[in-house]
Amino acid sequence: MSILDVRHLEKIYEGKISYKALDAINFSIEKGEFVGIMGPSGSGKTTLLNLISTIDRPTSGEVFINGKNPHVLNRKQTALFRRHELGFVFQNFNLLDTLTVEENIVLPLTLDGVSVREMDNKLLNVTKKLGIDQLLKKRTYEISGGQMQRTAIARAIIHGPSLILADEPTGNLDSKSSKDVMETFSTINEEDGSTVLMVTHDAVAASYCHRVIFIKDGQLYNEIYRGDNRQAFFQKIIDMLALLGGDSRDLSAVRL
Ligand SMILES: Nc1ncnc2c1ncn2[C@@H]1O[C@H](COP(=O)(O)OP(=O)(O)OP(=O)(O)O)[C@@H](O)[C@H]1O
Repeated sequence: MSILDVRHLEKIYEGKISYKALDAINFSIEKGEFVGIMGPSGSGKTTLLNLISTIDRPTSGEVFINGKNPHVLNRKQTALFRRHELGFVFQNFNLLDTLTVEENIVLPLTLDGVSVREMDNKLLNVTKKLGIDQLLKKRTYEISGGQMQRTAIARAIIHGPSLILADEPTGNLDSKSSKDVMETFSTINEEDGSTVLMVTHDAVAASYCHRVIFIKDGQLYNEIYRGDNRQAFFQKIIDMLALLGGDSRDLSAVRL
């Protein structure tokens, strides 16, 4: 079953000079898949993520998440759709530093008026799995970057969304924390069957995915599958990035 269907998606940024950032993008993500999106700077990755996450609207084409097209909804319905169907993980964590780790994680449930008992159960379950159950009373400035990102992942999954969208989740982390965070994504993917779509420049992070889709100049360029060997997959990703070209930043994050 497809969790995400992207059909003939096109985005033109209108201005003095119009710019076609995405052109006829088609792909699907099955339930339980862990998929990476890579491509040179300016290739359209953020634009694609913004259209899928309903932050922006396509010029034409359709997005279906769990069989529903969020772009036909009104503002209020869209906000609810986002809150129920999607989980977000950002490069800069987007945690509220006035709240504790626990309060940050349960925020999506608080907004939905979930009972305290159910909230506590879910909180315990998620934070144990992610190895952050000892940090619940801490403020976000008292924990490390990797712990902050694991807190953000806990917040993204606590309400059981259909799709988790991650935008450069290792972009602000050192290699050890990046590894922890990618192992966390693997855990929630393997143990809970969470479906994850992640945009990244980091070839090591991408090597944790089942499949990496490459885009170039707003078009799908290629996709490769991992198979059993992550090291060999990492090498294939590097080779593909070299073939794609782009700026040095795309290869600067290479560290295994
Ligand atoms: N609001 C906008 N108005 C006009 N052009 C835009 C806008 N946002 C993005 N673009 C252009 O669309 C293209 C794709 O941008 P996008 O941010 O999606 O690329 P990206 O692959 O995410 O890049 P990066 O890896 O550097 O973040 C770029 O050429 C960019 O300049």
